[in-house]
Amino acid sequence: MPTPPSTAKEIVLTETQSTTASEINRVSVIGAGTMGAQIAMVAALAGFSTDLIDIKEQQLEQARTSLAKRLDRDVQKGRRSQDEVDATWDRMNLTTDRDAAVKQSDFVIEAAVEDLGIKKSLFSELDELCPPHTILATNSSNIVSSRIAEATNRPEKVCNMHFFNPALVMKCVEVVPNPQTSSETVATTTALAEAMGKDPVQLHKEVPGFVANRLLNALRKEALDLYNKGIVDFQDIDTAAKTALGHPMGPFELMDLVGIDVVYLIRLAEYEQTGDPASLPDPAVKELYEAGRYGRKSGHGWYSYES
Ligand SMILES: NC(=O)c1ccc[n+]([C@@H]2O[C@H](COP(=O)([O-])OP(=O)(O)OC[C@H]3O[C@@H](n4cnc5c(N)ncnc54)[C@H](O)[C@@H]3O)[C@@H](O)[C@H]2O)c1
Repeated sequence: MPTPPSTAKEIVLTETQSTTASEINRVSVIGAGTMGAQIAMVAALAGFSTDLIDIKEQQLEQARTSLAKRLDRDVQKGRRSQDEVDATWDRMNLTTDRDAAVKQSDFVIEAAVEDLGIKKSLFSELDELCPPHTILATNSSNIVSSRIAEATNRPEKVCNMHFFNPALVMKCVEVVPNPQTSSETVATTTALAEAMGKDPVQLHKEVPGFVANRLLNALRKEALDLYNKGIVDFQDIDTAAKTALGHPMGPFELMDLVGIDVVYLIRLAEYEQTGDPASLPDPAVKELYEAGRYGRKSGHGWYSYES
């Protein structure tokens, strides 16, 4: 097998102070929504002192309730001991006092709302507040970290650390350096993901959509093309994906699960970044979106979920 070319030189070595995973004691997660709550729990379960930070107290309470439900179920099913769960909660600090928390943090994972302006001002404030060695990672699916790193004075310590939903279950974490990210930051972020029990995928350079979502988009694009050309019903495409390719669900079932609104808005955001008409949402998806058929959450998408 040919030896793949080395890409290490593409990672700029500008870091002066570095942190290894073994030196990480405290992880702070910003945003206690769908992703942040579970990412924080993954960190706490792995033994890290963990802050889960949100601007809304109510969001933290919701996160506490849903995480407690999951962990209690794990105990009932014998997957974890009550002692382990108690010790995990002891390591968790749910707070709206971001500034106090991140002052002690070795690694920050930002999982706040998907808005470039909010992320840039957050990173600029984190840069002021955090110790110099702290790595600032974003969980963003669509915003590459080079667009955020410029708001800080530590671009070499900024990268994407992309978890998948549900973060407590999905093993993949994509580690994506921007052109200024140091090799130490990549190594530490990858090691942290491993310490969290994940299987990290390390990209050598930034690309919109990273790896898994690009693969998914390629499959979805082909599936929609076959459907739009009237070659096959969408239900049969789902059947083929499951019975021939061994996928747990077909591309249309998955769109309904993720949310037609999410699928539509992600494409629109990509179009805004690329300006390429090929990035625009598929017309069939647009039609569902405009009809308010958002998938499982609205009871109707490609499929109907009304009983
Ligand atoms: N939902 C997914 O399937 C998924 C998967 C992978 C990555 N992501 C990425 O994760 C990030 C979060 O997505 P989500 O679905 O969890 O969003 P969400 O809307 O469920 O949660 C966002 C949370 O951030 C909080 N927030 C907003 N501004 C804040 C601030 N300045 N400081 C602290 N908290 C703030 C909100 O109150 C909310 O609780 C996004 O960047 C998204 O691209 C999402």
